[in-house]
Amino acid sequence: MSGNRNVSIYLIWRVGEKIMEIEIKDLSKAYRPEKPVLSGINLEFRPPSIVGLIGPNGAGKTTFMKILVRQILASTGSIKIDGTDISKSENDLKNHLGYLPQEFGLYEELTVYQFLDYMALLKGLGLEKEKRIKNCIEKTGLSEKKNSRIRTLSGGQKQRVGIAQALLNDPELLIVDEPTVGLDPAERVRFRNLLAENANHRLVLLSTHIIEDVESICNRLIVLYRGEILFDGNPVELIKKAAGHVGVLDSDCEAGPDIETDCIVTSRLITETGAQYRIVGDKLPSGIKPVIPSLEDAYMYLITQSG
Ligand SMILES: Nc1ncnc2c1ncn2[C@@H]1O[C@H](COP(=O)(O)OP(=O)(O)OP(=O)(O)O)[C@@H](O)[C@H]1O
Repeated sequence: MSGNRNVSIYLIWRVGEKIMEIEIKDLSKAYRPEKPVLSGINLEFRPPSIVGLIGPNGAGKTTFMKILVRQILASTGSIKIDGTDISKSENDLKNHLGYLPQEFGLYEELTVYQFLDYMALLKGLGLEKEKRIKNCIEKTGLSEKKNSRIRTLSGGQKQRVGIAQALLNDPELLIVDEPTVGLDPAERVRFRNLLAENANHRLVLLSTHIIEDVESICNRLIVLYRGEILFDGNPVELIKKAAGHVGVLDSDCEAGPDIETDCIVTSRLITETGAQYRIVGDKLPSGIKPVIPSLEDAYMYLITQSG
């Protein structure tokens, strides 16, 4: 895969013998005609895969996900499932979809079990309902909390309830929108491990602006910036692009080093003699010591190069 913006989007996954294919082509969205939020979105997905969708605030990640789950409609472009337009195969999509939105309203007075029971009902789970609820409670480490009211749970535990409800129908396509926001570092690690453990055969689409989340569990990365795809590929490929464009500079000056405008300081480490600045840019300042880029450096390099 490459960063080519003009390739069609295909989401393909297998369900036993069944092959499902979703094709998204030339997708765009404008909430207001003069201000497109997404434009010319074309991608390709193949399961099993955990795909990280990253980009700054307002890049269009949530909008993209909402369009995929049919919460809102695209302005132009098409989404097809097995060659059939999504508008004609909506039920099929819903049967295969698990979704954890960014703002997920939980019924605070219900217990974890009651809430999942209610969600299972909404999802139309039949005879297998109880088994699936039990399975999801176990998978998400909520066994001890199953009879606790949701309002008594921590933020991380609530997010686990969110993932549990998304997994109820054992979906092939799992879409999670910024699930680790607001979690402390330890809970964030637990949550992303949970996601990775439950990826199995699925295609997981994870939106985040926390690079570490992507780095540790995603085998594919899509960078969205101002509604367009800047990069689509393996995280290692992105890191390669930043080679030679990251370095560290020791400075005893409190105001920091004097750097070119196309360079940015991504971090500052206090040292015994002053500070060490990590700098990313096209033309690094003289005297800088080149270092191997991290994924975060590579992401910052990509974004700065895009103005
Ligand atoms: N319902 C709406 N009506 C009008 N504009 C909207 C609406 N929803 C989102 N937008 C705008 O669309 C743009 C993209 O928003 P979106 O939420 O998709 O971005 P995002 O990448 O998910 O951002 P964040 O990381 O902050 O969640 C923003 O400029 C936002 O203000």
